[in-house]
Amino acid sequence: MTTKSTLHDQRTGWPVHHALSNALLIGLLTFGMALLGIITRPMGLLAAFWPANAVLLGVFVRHPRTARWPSWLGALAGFVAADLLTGSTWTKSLLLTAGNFAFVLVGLLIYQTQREEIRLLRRPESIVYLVLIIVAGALAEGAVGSVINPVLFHGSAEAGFSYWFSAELANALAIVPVILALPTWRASSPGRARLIRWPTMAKWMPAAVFVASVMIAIRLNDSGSIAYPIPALLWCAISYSLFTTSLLTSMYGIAMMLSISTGQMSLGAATSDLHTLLALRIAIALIALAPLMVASVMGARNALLKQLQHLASHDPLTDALNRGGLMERADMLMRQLHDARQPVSVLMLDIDHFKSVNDQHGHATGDRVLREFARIVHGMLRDTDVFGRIGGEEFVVVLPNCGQDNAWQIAERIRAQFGQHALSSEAAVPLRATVSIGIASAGIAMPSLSTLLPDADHALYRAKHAGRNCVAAAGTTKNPG
Ligand SMILES: Nc1nc2c(ncn2[C@@H]2O[C@H](COP(=O)(O)OP(=O)(O)OP(=O)(O)O)[C@@H](O)[C@H]2O)c(=O)[nH]1
Repeated sequence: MTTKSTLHDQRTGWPVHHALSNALLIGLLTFGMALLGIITRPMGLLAAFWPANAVLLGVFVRHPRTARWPSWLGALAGFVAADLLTGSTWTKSLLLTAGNFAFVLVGLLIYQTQREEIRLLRRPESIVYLVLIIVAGALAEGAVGSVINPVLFHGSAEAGFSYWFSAELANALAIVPVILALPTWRASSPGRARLIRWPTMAKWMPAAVFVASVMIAIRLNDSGSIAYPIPALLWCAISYSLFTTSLLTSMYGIAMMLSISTGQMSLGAATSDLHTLLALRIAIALIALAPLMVASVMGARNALLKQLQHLASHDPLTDALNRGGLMERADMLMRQLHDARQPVSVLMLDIDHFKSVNDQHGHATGDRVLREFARIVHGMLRDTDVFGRIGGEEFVVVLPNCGQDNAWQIAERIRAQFGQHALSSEAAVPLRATVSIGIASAGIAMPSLSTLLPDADHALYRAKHAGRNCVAAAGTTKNPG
């Protein structure tokens, strides 16, 4: 027998080849982003649009296990290669890379002290942390800029600081939130369905108005132009997810920065003047913050609403639908089945002698039996079936597109499975319980559950009288065995 040994990184536990392929990917990503920044910069100026640092920080925060020394070496190689390829000297390239690393390193060190829900922008206060962290990183980069500017460009330390600080602030606030808010791609997650489901026309409206207002701002090019897209951005923030809002905000920031740095927008001010340019960059960065704040508050509010809706419609003990939730969901389903002239069956399930379970084993064990019962039944149903608890030990299942024969088979399976299940209890002997089930079926569903429920209840009554642990339907009752 042969065994295949793989070298592992001691800190991450990942195979070494994994760390190397990550380093290569980070290197290529940094190279591409740095090249993009260099290509789009106006002649003689440091790049106004510089996505590399923000993308690197975003990826490291999102995937902390990639932020190891091989990846840092990959990033170093990416930065230097992009500079050398576009005519920089080694000295210049290494000094500029030091500034880039200062931002990523400081940002990452602070982010590593935060909880995941803060890092991934899942709480409204995340945006405050985001701003503070980006400001700290940009200050570090500005400090390096204040040293580099006199050495490389014969400018003042103050100008170096302001230029690097403001550029990083605007770039990072436009790009980092997009990466942090990116939804996780899971094959079966509802998020995936949302990603590929195209919005209706009405849902496109805020985005369309946003694009139009950015175009008008660039076209009119007057002193207030950068503020024109604010209302549309806020409309987007209350209409879309945080990710989509951060994407649109990023588009706004990049469009404004590129229009100003390429001279397409002068805003009625002398943007060649360093102070005006810096003030505009900071204004753009601050404008981008407002929609991010609103979108994150909306996200938290929607999550809370969802939680409240769940609490209002579900039984806290078994997590099955409660009476109100069941009636609402079942009536909606029955109306659809009625309109489509399709069959339906309703099961009413009641655990036998449940009072004696409580009396002999205690209320806590009774609760456990109810939870186990709900888990077993839930596991045997289809996604389209509706399951709820309507009283103490009484449950209801609505089976769409299901005639009496099928309903009988399902009820029998539930009865047999629950009867065989050894329930956990304090006693030495495993506790067993049984269930009686009544069935009511309709060839064409009636538009409301309450019309079938009395029949199912009546069938259940007959099942109880036939000795319990059995299934009864309209006109038929069978005892097991
Ligand atoms: N542990 C627990 N017991 C509950 C809960 N809700 C109701 N019960 C108990 O469920 C028992 C229901 O008893 P009965 O209605 O007499 O019915 P049964 O003993 O199951 O008898 P049959 O239905 O005729 O087989 C009562 O003792 C209630 O106190 C609950 O949430 N937890």
